[in-house]
Amino acid sequence: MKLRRTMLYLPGNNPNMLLRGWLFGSDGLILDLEDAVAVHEKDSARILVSRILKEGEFGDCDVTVRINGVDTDLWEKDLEAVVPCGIDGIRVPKVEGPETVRAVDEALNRIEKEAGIAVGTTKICCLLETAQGIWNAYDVAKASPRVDAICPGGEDLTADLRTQRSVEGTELEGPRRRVVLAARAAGIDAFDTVFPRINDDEGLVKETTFIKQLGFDGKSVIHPRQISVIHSVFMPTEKEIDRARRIVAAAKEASERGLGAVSVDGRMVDAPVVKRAVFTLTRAGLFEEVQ
Ligand SMILES: CC(C)(COP(=O)(O)OP(=O)(O)OC[C@H]1O[C@@H](n2cnc3c(N)ncnc32)[C@H](O)[C@@H]1OP(=O)(O)O)[C@@H](O)C(=O)NCCC(=O)NCCSC(=O)C[C@@](O)(CC(=O)O)C(=O)O
Ligand SMILES: [Mg+2]
Repeated sequence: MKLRRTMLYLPGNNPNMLLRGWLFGSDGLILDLEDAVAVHEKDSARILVSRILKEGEFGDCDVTVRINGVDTDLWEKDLEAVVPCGIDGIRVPKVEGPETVRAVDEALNRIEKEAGIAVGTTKICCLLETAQGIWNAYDVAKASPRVDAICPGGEDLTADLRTQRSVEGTELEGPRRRVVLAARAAGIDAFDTVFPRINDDEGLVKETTFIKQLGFDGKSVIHPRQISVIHSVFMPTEKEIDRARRIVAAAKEASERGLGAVSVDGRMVDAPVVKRAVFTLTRAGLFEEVQ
């Protein structure tokens, strides 16, 4: 029952951001060892991130680490340094197919065993950043029970598709739809890619409204100022909450009285309507009302 609307990237070579990242109110943090870190800083960033995982503060945030890709000689060293620190999950970049997930899964099994952590604890979030990765989205999502989310990586993906990121996001529409569909079919979460224009709040609201409508659970962010903007888009309105409460109450009463169909505001309330109402209350953080 934990919301994952925003995941803030913290460059793994920046002690200030790594130490203070949890203070900005995002639902999750991604300590990044991949593209935010220059090649000559990979080893020092790994040491820094592992140290901060052991000694830093993260509040209630979901804590994940983006490791380097499996096509490098860095990813296993990354896992060995961060998994024993007890993180919620890892984010694997540029996943192209299920075999990548299986390789990471095997390494995690070994590292968790050696560290005395229950096997399967560390979840995997897969970044799909190539045409091939997007094509294989469902197989990736089902490749291991550890996979709890998939996300398109818009920056790398547009390069692979030989296009540019546009303000309208036309080039990402198909991949985004495929990722949500694959995630829902596999029963896991779908997160959207970062919005790169950090001072364009209007554009961020527009993009977040669109991806929320597609069915995404949340979005990765690169700057603290993007967090509250996204949360406000994901927060249901008072009117939506009020209606959801009345639907859930009507459904409960109907079930207690042994009735099948009921109506609220002149509209039939059936199972999918109740399901959507429960989801609205969940998104509003009213978890106790949906127990
Ligand atoms: C953009 C900029 C340099 C601007 O910095 P500036 O310092 O100019 O900003 P200011 O406005 O001056 O900051 C005001 C105060 O906030 C603090 N502050 C800023 N950002 C903070 C932050 N992130 N965490 C904590 N604190 C932060 C800052 O330290 C300062 O604190 P203080 O000095 O104390 O006042 C900075 O934000 C930044 O580095 N962002 C992260 C970049 C990054 O990780 N990229 C890789 C991940 S994406 C990717 O790889 C795409 C993908 O792979 C996958 C996908 O889509 O998922 C794909 O292919 O699509
Ligand atoms: Mg990328």
